[in-house]
Amino acid sequence: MKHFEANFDGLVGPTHNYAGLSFGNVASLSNAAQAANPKAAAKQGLQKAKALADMGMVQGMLAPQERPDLHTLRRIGFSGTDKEVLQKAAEQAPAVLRACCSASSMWTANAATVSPSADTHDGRVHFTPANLVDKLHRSIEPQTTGNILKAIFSDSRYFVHHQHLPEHSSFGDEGAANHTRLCQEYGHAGVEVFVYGQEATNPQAIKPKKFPARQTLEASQAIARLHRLDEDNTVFIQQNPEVIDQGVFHNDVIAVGNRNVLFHHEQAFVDTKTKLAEIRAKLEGDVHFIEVPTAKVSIQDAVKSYLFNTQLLSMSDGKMVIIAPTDCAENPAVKTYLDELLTLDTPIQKVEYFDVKQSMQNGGGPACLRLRVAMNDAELAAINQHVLLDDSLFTRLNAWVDKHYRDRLLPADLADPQLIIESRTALDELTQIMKLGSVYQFQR
Ligand SMILES: NCCC[C@H](NC(=O)CCC(=O)O)C(=O)O
Repeated sequence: MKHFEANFDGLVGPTHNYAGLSFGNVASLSNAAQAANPKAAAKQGLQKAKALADMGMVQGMLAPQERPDLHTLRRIGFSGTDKEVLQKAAEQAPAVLRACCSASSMWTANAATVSPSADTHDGRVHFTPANLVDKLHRSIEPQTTGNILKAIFSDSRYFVHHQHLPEHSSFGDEGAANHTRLCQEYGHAGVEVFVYGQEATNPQAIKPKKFPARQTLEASQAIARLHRLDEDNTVFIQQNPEVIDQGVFHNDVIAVGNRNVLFHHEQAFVDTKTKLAEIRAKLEGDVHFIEVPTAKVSIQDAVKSYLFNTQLLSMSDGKMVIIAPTDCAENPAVKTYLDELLTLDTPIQKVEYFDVKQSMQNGGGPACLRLRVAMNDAELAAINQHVLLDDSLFTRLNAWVDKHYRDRLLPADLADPQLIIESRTALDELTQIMKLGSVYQFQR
């Protein structure tokens, strides 16, 4: 039986725009109100995903969500035809309308937390969609995320789907962006590392002062229980509140792991020494902690370049490659660091740069765009095969984007009722291409 890590990238939706919705996310705020290019955004994402498929990785795509989200607007009292709902919301609650139009489901690292069958008690792969309660525009994602995941991982012999956690700040959950699985081999039981921003029910516990800590310890513990993980294969680490206050709104902006490698910034965690020792003790065998010192890469450079929001992938020869945004090559300190890293004796032997700037300008790098699912052959054979990216799906999706997407979108355009029609037409066609059934409310 072969074991590997599959990546499921979020296809950027037709309403991709810069609305400045994410307080605490530096890029989102600083690019607010700029013109976005949804067509280019979708194509940049597809290019990256296809390059990984061409490298021999198992690569799938996850469908975007239905936006504008008219159902949420109706739920809060806007009524009439779709066009009337949109226009009333634009007049009376423009900020809510912007939240209901975000294409933020493209960052599938926040879609769910996934525990592979090698780690769980019942030997099945467990999924819990993230409730994303910290941000209005993201809190409306989990239901449809669950529908899409169930439409792909539908075989209950292999896959278990949990409901998202209670929708309260005590259980703030941002999914796999705060979860890293380390292991010796993908098919061996690993150590699941949960990184949280605050302990919500303990008023004495330290937390950031300026920006929100989106993930709570309570949420991470609940996921570990639901996924039936053991104490000896879980580690809970607090993220350094000082770096959250400098724009590190998810752990995947400051650390990334793959197999027995954890690549992280010196300032990423609280109690680093003890916690890394705990990982070492629980994960038997070789472990590489590659710690990047502040003297070489400042927090500011890490946040700007997304050095840690990279994908760390194992190639067929066992060596690892970093999939980085081109922003890393453009940042002198980071480029110097990466060039030096390749000369060191670590498993990381290669860096590949990709232009994902449309996503980066909203604070989403290569790692944000993908949800990892470690699987085996039998599990892969049991999923919906129509989401797996090969030459044919790549060609079809590019043609689909060309046909339906705009190349310029401003927050002011979100009140255009034509966008509802364009978006629904596109998504309806997409569910046929990917054979997802009726995952959207407008199809039900
Ligand atoms: N993992 C990366 C997530 C990025 C995402 N950005 C946004 O939602 C920005 C949307 C906007 O401002 O239009 C977030 O902050 O959750």
